[in-house]
Amino acid sequence: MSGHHLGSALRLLRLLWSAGRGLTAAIVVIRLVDKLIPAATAVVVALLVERVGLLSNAQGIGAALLPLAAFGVVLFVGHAVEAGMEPLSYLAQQRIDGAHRTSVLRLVADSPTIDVLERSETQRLIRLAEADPDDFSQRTPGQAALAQAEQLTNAVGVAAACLVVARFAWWLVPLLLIPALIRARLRHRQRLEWIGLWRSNLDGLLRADRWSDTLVSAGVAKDLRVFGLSEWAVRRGEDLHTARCEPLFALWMRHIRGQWRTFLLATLPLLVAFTVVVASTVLGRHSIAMATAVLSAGAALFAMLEQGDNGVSRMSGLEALKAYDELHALFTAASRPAPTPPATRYDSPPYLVRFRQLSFAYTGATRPVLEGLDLDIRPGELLAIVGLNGAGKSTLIKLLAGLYEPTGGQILLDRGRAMPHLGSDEWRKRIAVVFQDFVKYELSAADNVTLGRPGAARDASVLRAAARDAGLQPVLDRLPEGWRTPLARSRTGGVDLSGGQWQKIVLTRALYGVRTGAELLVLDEPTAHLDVRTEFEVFQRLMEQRGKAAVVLISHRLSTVRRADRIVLLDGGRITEAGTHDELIALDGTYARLFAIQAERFRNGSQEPITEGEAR
Ligand SMILES: Nc1ncnc2c1ncn2[C@@H]1O[C@H](COP(=O)(O)OP(=O)(O)OP(=O)(O)O)[C@@H](O)[C@H]1O
Repeated sequence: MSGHHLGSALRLLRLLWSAGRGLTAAIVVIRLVDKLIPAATAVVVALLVERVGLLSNAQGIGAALLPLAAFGVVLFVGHAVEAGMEPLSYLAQQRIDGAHRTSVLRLVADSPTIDVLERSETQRLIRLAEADPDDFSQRTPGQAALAQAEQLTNAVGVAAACLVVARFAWWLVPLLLIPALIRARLRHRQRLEWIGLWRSNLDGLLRADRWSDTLVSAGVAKDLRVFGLSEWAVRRGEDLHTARCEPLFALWMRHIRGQWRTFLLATLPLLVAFTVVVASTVLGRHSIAMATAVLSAGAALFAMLEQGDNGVSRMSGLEALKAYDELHALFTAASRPAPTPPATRYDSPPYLVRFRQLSFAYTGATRPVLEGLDLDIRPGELLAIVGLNGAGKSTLIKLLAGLYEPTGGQILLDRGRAMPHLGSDEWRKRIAVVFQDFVKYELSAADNVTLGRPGAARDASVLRAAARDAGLQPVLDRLPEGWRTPLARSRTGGVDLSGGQWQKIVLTRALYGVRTGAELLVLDEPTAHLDVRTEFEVFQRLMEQRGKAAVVLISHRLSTVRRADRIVLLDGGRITEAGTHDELIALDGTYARLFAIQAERFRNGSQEPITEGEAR
């Protein structure tokens, strides 16, 4: 066994050990006994045959009672270990796989930033590490650990069967063992080939599955019908499915045609061995008892070396563990906190957050989104950030929430005082964020709001106040179970909300955060789905109820942002204009042009977004 194989075997055995010492010991003992049963059966059957051969009429059956009883004990023990094997193995596998899956989840969830998570390599490793038990080609680490134990105990069983055979003639051992090993190897290779082909086809498989899911999803049902795409979509799903299955079927047929090799490897040596044993017994060189023992031990040897799925289980389970190791290395490298900037004294007005010469580029992107951006967020102010589509407004918010590390420059907190790392739990408790693509949790209305403050005790009066401020009360009044109503039709008693109603839920979530201590409220397009009147009311209440919290607001509706204390224009990766609405209009720059175009469009009832060409 090479060092690599030995290391892998030890790792899997350690994993089994982690399922519990008592459980591991029980599994190993049970499997050992199970593997010794064929050799034991061969021996007791031989004893029985021998005793029966010596019996005369006068002795009666009484003389055969002892070997009969021994045979009965072996049968009973065989049956008992078989009954215990499955539940104990299942328990160990569940413990190992449960702990493994929790580690994968924790690794991914604990990562403060999301850039590593967005890489396709990370997603591939997560899929491998999760070892989906429904995927034909994947085995879990628990399955691999049990397969390792099986292989180990198997070796003991094979050795015992060899000992019985060697009692007849030593050369029968290699005669049976070598072809049995070659046959096992061949079968293992065929399995790997099959799995390799399945995996190389994984993209097709995923595409076919996604296609089937899409076809039956409620969201796509509208388009399929309206555009008359149903027949085309079904046929495409069918084609993908056929394309995926055909190569697998061809390989299967090739393996079936090659079966003669494994058949000969199993039958020829056994036939030779059996002929020799029978001939030698007929010639009186050995007893019938000995012949019986050798014949049954020889057949058991072949059965034990047919490893079944063990080899694949070990290989695939180890892949899952290796993927976990690689993920661990990726996330550990990414979560190393950037050095805290030294405390600095500034003569500028107080700030809560300062972006200093901030630059950021997404991994793999050729151009930075932000480049040398300077901006302060002052305590208690209402700061509006405006800019064209793709200017980088949401990116700036994600950096503020610590979801990405800046690629250049600094983000200073609290006037440069040493602060917890941006993105740490401590920082996240101080901000409440509503993202443009917020998550609609399939939970109750109350849970959807209080998720804004995980871990904090739920306060009904704060919940009510936040709902009032966000204008949620009319929505709640129409929910069958009020706050307790699940917000998903797929759940019993659940309802679907409209885009605008969801936006109010999420606004309530943010305001709940502010009422329970957040000092900075960040709203990325919070009112895009609301009609103009509701937007005005929500905004008004937001301004009145935000208390001492600073608000950063991103909105394309310049009529909404005009009431902000300060408006900044993000263009070309940096802030190009800053001031109050009146100051920016007086400046007569890009903001003034955007505002004029939007006012004109509003008068004409148009919702068209403003393009870069129009703004220049
Ligand atoms: N996760 C990501 N990976 C790579 N590029 C991204 C990612 N998210 C955004 N981008 C790119 O970064 C640029 C800025 O996007 P961002 O969403 O920050 O703009 P925005 O100003 O918020 O736009 P909008 O007004 O349309 O919401 C865009 O070119 C976008 O394609």
